[in-house]
Parts: sequence; C-alpha cells; structure tokens
Amino acid sequence: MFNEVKGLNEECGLFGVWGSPNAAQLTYDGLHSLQHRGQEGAGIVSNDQGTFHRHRGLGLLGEVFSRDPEALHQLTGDAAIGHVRYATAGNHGVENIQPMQFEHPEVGEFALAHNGNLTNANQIRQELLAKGVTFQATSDSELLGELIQTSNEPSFAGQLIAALNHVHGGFAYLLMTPNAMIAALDPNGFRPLVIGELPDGGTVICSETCALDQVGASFVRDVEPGEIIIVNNDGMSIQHFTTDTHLAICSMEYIYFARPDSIIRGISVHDARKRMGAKVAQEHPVKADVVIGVPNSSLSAAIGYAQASGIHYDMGMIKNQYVARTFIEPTQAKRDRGVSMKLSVVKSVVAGKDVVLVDDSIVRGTTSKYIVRLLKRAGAKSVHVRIASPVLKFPCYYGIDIQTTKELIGANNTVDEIRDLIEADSLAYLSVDGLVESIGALNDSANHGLCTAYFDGNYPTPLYDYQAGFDAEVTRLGLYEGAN
Ligand SMILES: O=P(O)(O)OC[C@H]1O[C@H](OP(=O)(O)OP(=O)(O)O)[C@H](O)[C@@H]1O
Ligand SMILES: NC(=O)CC[C@H](N)C(=O)O
Ligand SMILES: [Mg+2]
Repeated sequence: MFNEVKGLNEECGLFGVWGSPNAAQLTYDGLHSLQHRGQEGAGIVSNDQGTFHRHRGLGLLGEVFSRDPEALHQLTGDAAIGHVRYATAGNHGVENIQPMQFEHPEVGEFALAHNGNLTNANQIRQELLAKGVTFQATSDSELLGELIQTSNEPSFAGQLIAALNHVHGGFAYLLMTPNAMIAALDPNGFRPLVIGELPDGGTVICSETCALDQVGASFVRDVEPGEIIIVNNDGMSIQHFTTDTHLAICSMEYIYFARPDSIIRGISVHDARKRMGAKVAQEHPVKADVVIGVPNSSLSAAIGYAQASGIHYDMGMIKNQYVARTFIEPTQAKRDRGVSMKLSVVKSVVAGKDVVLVDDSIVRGTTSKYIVRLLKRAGAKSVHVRIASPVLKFPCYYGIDIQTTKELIGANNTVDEIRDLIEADSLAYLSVDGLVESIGALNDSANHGLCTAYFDGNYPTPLYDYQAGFDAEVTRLGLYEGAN
C-alpha cells in the first residue's frame, strides 16, 4: 500500500447525507475534510430512490475518484454514505474498503461503514463460520452486517439492535437502507460522531464537526453512547440499543487525531491542545529563548506552551506540503527517510538559542530523535523536549492501530532513557491528571468521560480477544510495576 509515513496512524472517517440533492458530491466534500482520519482507501454508496450505487478504491479520496472521472456522477440520488479507511483489522485489500454492501430479505439491501475496532471480532467470526457464513472481507467491519443477516429476530430493526449488543469495543457505525440512514455509537462513545443540518433541510451524520463546516451544515448534536439515530423522509428519531453506557471518548482524538478546527462534545480541539501545552509548561518549566512546535499536530500545544511560559513562539520547523508518499513496509529505515523528507528547520529561529521543542506525542521516537539532531545541526545551543500528552505505554484496541507495546518507546524505556535515546538536553511529559484537566471534564464519572488507557492501562471495557495478549505484554514489560 502507499501511504505517508506517519508516527501514528489515524482511524477512519464517516460521512453520510440524507435528503439533499447531489448527496454523493456532498459526501465527497465531507470526506475530503476527514481525509486525515484515513488514507488507505475511500468509498461512497449513493441511494437513488432505493437503488444503490457504489464506488470505492485504494488510496486517498482524490485518487480513488480521479482514476475514474465518471464515477462521482454515477453516484446519483439524494442520500449517500461514505468512508475513509485506515485499517485496524483485516488486510489492506480493496475488499475491506468501505462502505460494505449486503442483500437483505426485508429491506432489500443495506450499506455499512464503521469507525473503530471490535474487541470480540475473532469470537464473532467463529460463531458466524459455524453458521456457514462466507465472508466478503477480512476486517471486523463486515461482522455487524453478517450478524444482522443471520439474526433470528423477525425485523431488520430488531436484528440491528441484537447485532449492536453482540459486538464489543469501539464502533461508530453509519448504515443506509433504501428508506433510511442509521447511525449507532458504542456504549463508551470512543469515537466522535455528530449530527448536522444542511441549509436545504438535509441531514448529515459524520465523524467530526470540521466536515459539517465543509458542507455548510450547522451542528445539531453529538450522537450519544448507546444511541441509534434513524433518519428517513419523516425526519429523525432516536432509539437506544442499550442504556448501560459509560462515556469514555478516546483522549487521543483531542491530543492528535481530530482536526484542530473540530469541536468534540462541546470542546474545541485546538483550545484543548493549547491547554495541554500550557499545562506541560506549568508542570515542567525550563529556561529557554524560543518555543517551537512540530508541524502539523503539535502547533496548538506549542502555542499554549509559549503563552503560559512567556517564552516567545516562533516557526522553527516547516513541513513539506508535498510529502513523499512512500511504499511502506514499515521498516525503521523507511520511517527515518520519511521524517527527513517531511520536516526541516528554519535555522535563523534556532541558531545559538536554547529551544523548547513541543510535540503532542512520542510513539517510536523517530520524529523526536530526528528533529533534535536537526536542531543541533542548525546551531541550537540546547533542545528541551516537552510532550503535551503522558507517556504512551499501552496498546489501543478501540480503533488506533497500536495493538502491541513492542514498538512503543515509552513502554520499553524510562523517561530518562528516552531523553538519551532522542539526544535531548531534557525531556518531560504531561501528567495524566494534567491531560484530563486540560481537556476538561465531559461528565462527573471517575474517568471524566475520557479513555486514557494508552497512558495508564485503565481500559473501560473487557478486552475479550485481546486479553491474553495484553496480559502477556504486561508481564513481559512489568508495566504495572511502573516503567517510569
Ligand atoms: O515517535 P514517532 O513514532 O515519530 O511518532 C510521533 C509523531 O507522530 C505524530 O505525527 P505525524 O508524523 O503523524 O504527523 P502530523 O503531526 O503532521 O500529523 C505525532 O504528532 C508525533 O509528531
Ligand atoms: N480505523 C478504523 O476505524 C478501522 C475500521 C475497521 N476496524 C477496519 O479495519 O477497517
Ligand atoms: Mg506530529
């Protein structure tokens, strides 16, 4: 597959429209603003008075549709759903590119798109295999469709509710039948999902508010954990597949994944990142001449660090806008080359200076190590690295593709060891409490409505398929005994 070399890989983006002409074009535009959530493949299914049309392919949205210039025009109808993918389960083939389509005896056909990762996918796959199901793909996303197909419930609505109660883990789903667009969010609400209204009265449901802005839709509300939202020609209705819900939205959405111009559950992502930067300045002050950020995702946190510390902010690094899209077999040599083609230093900003370098996260350490060297080569007197999130130590099983600790520098080294590995003069991270305070409490539960499992190992759900592997890793690393 072809992809930009990135430290952290995004998840997936969902966008759907009901009741607006040119629904496929709107979906294309919306997905374009969600491209940061997935770059492996993209697809759109339109609904023209009950007849579905689909186009999907590997690569960026623009590539998928420019390979076949007629494709978008053929997606006729006033409803559509679309998806941009970054794989967390299954292979990278086109059969896993969404939306997926299914035949159904009651509704005719339906299409399905999924953001997240199921924790009991293996178990469900075995159950379905035992029932004689043959699969169209290898990812976990298809499973909801197959559960609907094989359910004993008499109606599509009942089948969907039963299926949603059978899958576990992270899931924001967008489905479309000939008569309705349907959204559902897992009981922890790990992934963001919002509803908007178009000026012509059409309804949009999508992953982030930046996509609402893109198509001129106004924000209506967030989809709540456990909800099923049904949009049809009579309007919108809300049901619940469960009321046993515990909000635990992924804190990495605020730290890194979401676009800074998005608002997640009432909190501006940019403002939350600025507060994270300010908080790490307060927790780990350092005397320096200039604060710089690592484009793109840490710039908000760097601004926050500068404002709180009183040290002036400057543009010390540039990101090449035409980043080489490198063939990834994810080897370290390729990652190193990818980072070097992506980032460069503005020498006049850092030469002869004590520099605070703010980044939002360290995954393998490739980026920090490269940049510290680059800054020193450009004449920086000292480089103090400040990370606007806590040490990334634990895997994510709900939609980020960090499913093992092996490559996480923070799981395998102490902070002092990481400082030496990246050759920084000092290194410090935001605390977990500081992170939660910076984002702001979403509710009054013990976890304040956030999932911080990647930092503290507190998973809000059972891990099912992943439990044994997780236990083995914890034992191997002695993680709970405190690596840091
Ligand atoms: O320790 P590493 O393995 O290098 O990963 C960490 C880096 O990856 C992410 O950025 P990314 O390269 O994805 O680019 P972006 O900030 O432009 O999104 C993150 O913001 C860090 O900069
Ligand atoms: N990142 C995601 O949300 C991925 C969705 C799904 N698990 C897949 O692998 O395709
Ligand atoms: Mg970055």
